This record gives sequence, C-alpha cells and structure tokens, in this order.
Amino acid sequence: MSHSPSLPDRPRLELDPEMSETERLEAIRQHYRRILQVNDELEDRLDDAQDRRGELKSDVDGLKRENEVLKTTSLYIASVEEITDDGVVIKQHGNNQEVLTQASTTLESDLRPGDRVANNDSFAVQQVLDDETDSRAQAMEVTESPDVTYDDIGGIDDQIREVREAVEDPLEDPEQFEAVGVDPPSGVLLHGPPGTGKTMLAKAVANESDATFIKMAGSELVRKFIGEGARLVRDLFELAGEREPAVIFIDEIDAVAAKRTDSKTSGDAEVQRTMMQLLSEMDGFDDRGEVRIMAATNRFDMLDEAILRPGRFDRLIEVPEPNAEGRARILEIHTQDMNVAEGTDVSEVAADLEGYSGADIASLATEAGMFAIRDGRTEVTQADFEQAREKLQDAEKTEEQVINYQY
Ligand SMILES: Nc1ncnc2c1ncn2[C@@H]1O[C@H](COP(=O)(O)OP(=O)(O)OP(=O)(O)O)[C@@H](O)[C@H]1O
Repeated sequence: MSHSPSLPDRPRLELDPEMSETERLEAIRQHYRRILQVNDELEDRLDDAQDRRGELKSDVDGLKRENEVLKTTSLYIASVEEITDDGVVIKQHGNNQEVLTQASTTLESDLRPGDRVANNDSFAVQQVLDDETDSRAQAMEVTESPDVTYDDIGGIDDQIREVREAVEDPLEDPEQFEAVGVDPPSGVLLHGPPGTGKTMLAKAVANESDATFIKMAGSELVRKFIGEGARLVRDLFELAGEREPAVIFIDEIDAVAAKRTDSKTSGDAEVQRTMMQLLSEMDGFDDRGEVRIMAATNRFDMLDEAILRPGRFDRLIEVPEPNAEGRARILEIHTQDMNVAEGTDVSEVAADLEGYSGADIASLATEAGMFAIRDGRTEVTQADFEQAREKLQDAEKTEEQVINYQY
C-alpha cells in the first residue's frame, strides 16, 4: 500500500486568448481527462486509507480486549465492610487489610455490606461476586450422615482400627482423653495409591460417630482468585464448628501442601498462603473439640514437612493396595448383592487380581454383571469375572498406550 505524503496537484486549465477555437476545445478536453484521472487517483487513495483504518481499528479492538483481560485477571477478593460518603471500605481476604476505595457509581449502588467483591491492584472494585454460600457449597461436600459403614470396607482392618482410635474415640469419649491427660492426634493423614478406600474410611468414621462429613478437595482450594483459597479454609473450619460433631476431610491435600521444590506451582504464593492458613487453623484448634480433621493423598512423597509436624497431621496411616486376602474380601463386599452362580470361587478370582485397587475390584464386579446381562442371564458366573478381568486389562493397556503416546 502506498502512502505518498502529498496529494496529486489540482489540475489547472490554462487558456491562451491567442488560441483558436479548436485548440481551446482540445485544451478543455485534456483538462477534463486530467480531472478524471486525478479523481481516480484520489478514490484509490481513499480506498487505501479506508483499508488502513480498518486494520488499525482491529488492532485497537485487539488491544482493548487485551487490556480488559489484563484488568480482569488476578483480581483480589475482598468483603465490603461499609459504604460511606467517602467511598467503600473493603477488607482484603488473605491479609485482612482494610482499605477505603472507590467503585463506579453503577456498581456502588448495588453494593451492600458483606458482599464479596473483586478488586484490582489499585483496590478499585471491579465486580461483585456471587453469593458466598454458593462458592462454599460448590467447593465443599457436606453430608449429614454418610451411608458408608466399616463393613463396606475390605482388606484394611488395621487401618480402620487406627482411624477409629484417632477419630472416633476422641469424638465419642473426649472425657476419657481428658481423664488420662493425653491429647488425641490432631489430624489424621491417610496416604496410599488411588482407589484403596481412603475416602470411604473417612466417610465411615463420620457415619459411625454420628458426625457431619465435610469434604473439600485440595484442588478446589487452589482457586483462581487471590485470597479465595485461604478464605475457603477459614470457611471450612467455621462450617465444621457450626455443624459439630464433624469430620473435615481434605482430599488431595498435596495440591495445597506440596514441597516447594517438587510442586509444579512452587512459585505460587497463593498456594503457599492457602497452606499457611490451613496450618494456622490447625494450630489454633482445640484437639479435644468435636471436630476431627482428616486428609488424604496419593503423593505422600510430595508433601511439605511443615504439615506433618506435631499438632498438625501427626497421625499417618498408610492405606496400601490390598493383598490377596483383602482383594477377596473386597470382591465379596462388591458381589454380596449380586446374583452370583453357585460354585463361583471369589477368592480364586481375587487371587488373579494382583495389583488391583479396591476401586478396580468394584468396577470388575460391575463389569462381570454387565457380561451376564448382555448374555441375557440373571446369574453371574466365574467366566464372567474372567472376561471382565480381560476387558479391564485391555482397557488398561490401551490407556498405557495412550499415555506413552502422549509423552
Ligand atoms: N478397601 C475397599 N473396600 C471396598 N471397596 C473399596 C475399597 N477401596 C476402594 N473401594 C471402592 O472404590 C471406590 C473408590 O474408593 P475411595 O474413593 O475410597 O478411594 P480413595 O483411596 O479415596 O481414592 P482416591 O485416592 O482416588 O481419592 C469406593 O467407592 C469403593 O466402591
């Protein structure tokens, strides 16, 4: 595209009085042609300029969008304390700093004390967030009385006993601990491979001690908004206090409590803040209260030592993959409501399931049932279990292939 700085000269008609009529006519014709030519030139220029304008406009739009994104990401979360004539008083989550700030007039008319808002680096209120109870409800799973019992869990009897001692006994008989003068363990950390029954164990102990079960996934604590994770931890303990007796269960605790060096998010100050909040909640906690704290991880090696200190998660319980006997018990549990053909030897099936977790065995049982259904039978036979095992193995192989392919 050409951007010559000057416009073409305006054509001039020069008529000499000496010219003959024909010469004048020719001069006028030439002038006319020249005007048309300049006109064409100017039209071309105008087209170019319009194209250029379009391009610049889309650049501007792009920059505007980027600016919006920059303005809206990484907002801080605060609660509105007061709306005064001088502006809005907000309290930052995370550091509890109080700030007098401004909101646009349209936003300000909507603000009420107690609202959760997001503000930018210069504390100006950018948006009002949804009701807090929503985010609490989304992040936490609260069950008045979970329906899992100890009998539903197979192969980890020792672990059940330990959990009962550390969680159920202090909830049911706190006086006993007081009389003897010992503090029950502060927090119980279940660690081991996925699908071995850690969540079940936490649910069962809440159920059997008539406690409310409050579960939060560590990944939920690592939230997008600054201050949100720490706030959720506070909410979690507050809610447990309101609902006592209660069992708090933080699944995937490694998401918030990974060693700095190992963590993918090691540089993430927000994750650190959330962990600090968790530690401070645990430190300020009365051990003999009616709230017990449990957590689970598949990545014990990744945990920051700080969370394992006395007074924090100081009772570690390993929940391993089940052995043959455990696998048989788990299979029995998962087939007890199934119409299994007489003569089927569950322990023989289980013996072949080396390396299977409880969750794998549960899906094997369902899969065996599906084979019988597909076949139009109402009884599940040993051959169905065999076929189910092959199918799961194939699925696992494919999964491995996919994983290998991806990396
Ligand atoms: N020991 C077990 N006895 C009976 N069923 C089990 C056992 N372990 C796992 N299961 C079955 O697997 C499902 C998942 O188990 P659970 O969620 O308790 O495992 P988890 O150890 O918490 O796993 P993750 O680490 O992946 O969260 C259960 O709902 C249950 O059906």
